[in-house]
Amino acid sequence: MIQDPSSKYRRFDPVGLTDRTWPDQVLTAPPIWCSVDLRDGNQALIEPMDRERKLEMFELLVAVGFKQIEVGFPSASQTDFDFVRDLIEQDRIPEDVTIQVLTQAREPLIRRSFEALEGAPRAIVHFYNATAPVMRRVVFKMEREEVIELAVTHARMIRELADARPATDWTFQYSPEMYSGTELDFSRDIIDAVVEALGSTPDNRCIINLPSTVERSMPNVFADMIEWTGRHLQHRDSVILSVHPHNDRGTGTAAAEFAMLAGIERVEGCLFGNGERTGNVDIVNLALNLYTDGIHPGLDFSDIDAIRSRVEYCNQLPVHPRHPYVGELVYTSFSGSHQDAIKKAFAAREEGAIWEMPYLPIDPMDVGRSYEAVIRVNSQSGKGGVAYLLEREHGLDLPRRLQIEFSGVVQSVTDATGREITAAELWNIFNDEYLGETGDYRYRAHQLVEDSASGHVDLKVQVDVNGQTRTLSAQGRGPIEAFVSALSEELGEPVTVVDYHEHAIGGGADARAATYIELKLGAGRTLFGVGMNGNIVTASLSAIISGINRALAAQRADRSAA
Ligand SMILES: CC(=O)SCCNC(=O)CCNC(=O)[C@H](O)C(C)(C)COP(=O)(O)OP(=O)(O)OC[C@H]1O[C@@H](n2cnc3c(N)ncnc32)[C@H](O)[C@@H]1OP(=O)(O)O
Ligand SMILES: CC(C)C(=O)C(=O)O
Repeated sequence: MIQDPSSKYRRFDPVGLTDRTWPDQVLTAPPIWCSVDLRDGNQALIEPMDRERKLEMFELLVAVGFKQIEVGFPSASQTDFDFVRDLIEQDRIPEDVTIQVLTQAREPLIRRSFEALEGAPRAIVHFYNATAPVMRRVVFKMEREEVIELAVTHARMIRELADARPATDWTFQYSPEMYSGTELDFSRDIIDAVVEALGSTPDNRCIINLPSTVERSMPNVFADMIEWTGRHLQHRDSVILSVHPHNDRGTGTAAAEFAMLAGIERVEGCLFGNGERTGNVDIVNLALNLYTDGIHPGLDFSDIDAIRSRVEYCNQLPVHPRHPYVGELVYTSFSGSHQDAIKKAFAAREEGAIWEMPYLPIDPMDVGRSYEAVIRVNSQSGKGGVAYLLEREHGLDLPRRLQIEFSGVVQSVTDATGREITAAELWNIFNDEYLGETGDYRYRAHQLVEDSASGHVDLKVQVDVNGQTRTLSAQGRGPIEAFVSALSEELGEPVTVVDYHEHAIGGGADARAATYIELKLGAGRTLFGVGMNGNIVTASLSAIISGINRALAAQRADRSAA
């Protein structure tokens, strides 16, 4: 990089529009969408689509709901020519869909394009020529007037060729190429001349497409350019104004949205932003931005993953895991505070209410994604995420202090391994820590006799103690009190129950109880034990044993550390 970039790169001049209105506009409806996947997208592929892939893409675009589809550059390649012929001859174009083809403003290419379109019920003939100063100077070596003459001559030719084929319903589209880098007054002059040459009227409008062939300015400057152009065209009412943003500065989406505010009625782009260099504007992104603003885009992305895999197949290019709305990771939170907020918001959410989900701008279900990947656990995660996964996968509703305790256990694993823990691995860790069979005591069976007169119970619990079966007996006001009293005697120090939580998992005959008991052995620290069983008393006794085993292990660890 050089020290003074201004010696090499010219800053893009602002338009100087002081009475701009676009910043105060609000979008209330989608634009006309035109997919250029089969043309601009295709011309940017390492391996352009073959016939079979083109057809797959066309059918996908139709299924998504595009009503205008640029199907190719038939004068440029036999593949594109044959593909357009197939669509027409095999009657593959639905009645509400119009195909569009691109051609340079060159006679042989225009004639060949009409040949390709012979017999089409409807078609948009899209022609372009370079207008930007560098292109006029370097490519055409022409003055402004000569470039206008080139455009007008070919516009007339197109109109004549169309008039000679009245069976097709024709629409004309003109692009001053590199509108984004062309002087505004020159774009206006050439557009005015072309609109007149095409004979467009308010009842028979042409499309004027303003391409950011290379994105050159900040999106606010682009919006000023669009508003300026819209205001200064001589025949604005005879024109459908369209944009064709590329993403060279990474602001293609913003540019398109600002252009909509500035008055354009149509957007050309590609699915997931395929296209030349950094891509065409991503229509999925634009459409779902509208959707999350409460406006139906008129395109259907209900199964976005299926669309992605078909696009990846056709383009032979992967979609990035962080790509808006579709990437593999875009509905996933790893970080603790995000997970905590999501977990709480899911718990607070009422069916049918407005979507107010922290860190999830769209309900994944709306685009066919599940809640499964919403929370994933690694060393950046906190108790909320861990608890969320145990709740979602196993129906466990851990009390807050147990969440904190278990999150510490998980954190020590993630810190040690440095990698993500899957939901299955998380369950194994939970199982080993609280439900495992490795501690000093193991529950075997119990017998409970209730004395309704005294309100006391007589409890016998059969346990394995380090491999030997023993029976512990005690009385109490309930099974927990009785068992804790028996264990206190057995262990020679008091066992104190600090807290108790219990809930059902599942329903009906298969319902099970999950019991969480926070207890203290002697003067040791308080620890949780967990029990799960179809019998609520067994679940409680198992939870006490789980807690005692953990307390004994902690005592041993504390002694060996001392
Ligand atoms: C910004 C865009 O995406 S525009 C679309 C671009 N897409 C493509 O180019 C993909 C398909 N293109 C092709 O297959 C070929 O480029 C074709 C068939 C269109 C033309 O092929 P060729 O005639 O061999 O020319 P080539 O590809 O070298 O293009 C350069 C020529 O086109 C001329 N040209 C470029 N744009 C235009 C235009 N809009 N109108 C008239 N002439 C033009 C140039 O002046 C140059 O002419 P020259 O050879 O007399 O100097
Ligand atoms: C032909 C035009 C619309 C184009 O693809 C571009 O300028 O990017």
